[in-house]
Amino acid sequence: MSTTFELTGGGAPSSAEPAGGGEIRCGDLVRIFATDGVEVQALQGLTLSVDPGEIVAVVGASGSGKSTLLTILSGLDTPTGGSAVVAGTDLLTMGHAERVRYQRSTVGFVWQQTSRNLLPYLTASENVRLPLELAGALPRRERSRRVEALLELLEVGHVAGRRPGEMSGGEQQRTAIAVAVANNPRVLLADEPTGELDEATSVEVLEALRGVNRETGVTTLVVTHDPTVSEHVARTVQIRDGRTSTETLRRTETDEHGQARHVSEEFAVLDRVGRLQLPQDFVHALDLRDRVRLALEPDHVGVWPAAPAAAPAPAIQRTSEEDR
Ligand SMILES: Nc1ncnc2c1ncn2[C@@H]1O[C@H](COP(=O)(O)OP(=O)(O)OP(=O)(O)O)[C@@H](O)[C@H]1O
Repeated sequence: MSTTFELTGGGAPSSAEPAGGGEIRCGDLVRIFATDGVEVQALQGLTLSVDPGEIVAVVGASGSGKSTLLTILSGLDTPTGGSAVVAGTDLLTMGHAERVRYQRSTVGFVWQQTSRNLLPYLTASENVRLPLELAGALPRRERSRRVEALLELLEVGHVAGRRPGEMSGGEQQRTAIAVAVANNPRVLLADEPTGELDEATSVEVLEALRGVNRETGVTTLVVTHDPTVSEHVARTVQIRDGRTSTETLRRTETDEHGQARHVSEEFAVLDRVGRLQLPQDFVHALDLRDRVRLALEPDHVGVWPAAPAAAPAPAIQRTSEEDR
């Protein structure tokens, strides 16, 4: 994998409004929890844009804010500040009726705990049928056809008549994906969908999510600890301390012998006010701490440790006088 870091994002507009026409757009998203007088900043100005039809994985260490982000995007929690717009719905200003509509038809979810996704006393096909019946969207016969088609798409047609307790963990999660997309949501959110599965089954479930994304075009965001997820999606966003820090983009190239090869490249994310997080290994390699020197070069920005001995003469160095 390449270790070149490049910047994504652009400019520094003054407002927190997210740019572009993304299906998921978060700008400077903040979520502060206050418990017993102590404040925890779970999201500290997170910026994220996901295009319609894209599948993106969100990874990050425990406590970095992944679940907080997903809970906000699913409409179960409201951010403290910033902006979040999903499929045209403003999550900060939506009222109660709009929230119910949003959760019923705009977004579908798959949670880590299989017990949260499926009703234990219903069979796989009854579980998939339930959201269709609640929405009253299709005539009866078409509902049955849709249930069958979804179970086939997720390759769980063979468990149509079984209850969750009679299925494997992977079959349960694939059925849960069928339930989540039954009503054709615009966005599919999955929080650690492979968290309770072994490695081989995790691969199947991630591939199932990718298949559904490809077949239905549903914009998909998967939060995961799974370090192999970058092999299954074209874009992986890393969250650190409540902010997007790096992105890994994966593409397939054909070499001079006509052989396809996968190339992954990691980018640092520049937020709307010009902040970026240096990768931890870069910080450690140069022992960067407290303050660093910056220099604007014709085509890049240089970063040096502040100690004079280590710093070359930068082409342009801002001083506090220039800031005034
Ligand atoms: N309801 C809450 N009240 C107080 N603090 C919270 C609450 N929910 C989350 N936090 C805190 O916010 C931070 C981010 O938590 P979050 O669950 O989003 O992280 P995560 O990346 O999903 O972690 P994990 O991978 O372990 O699930 C943590 O410090 C957590 O303790």
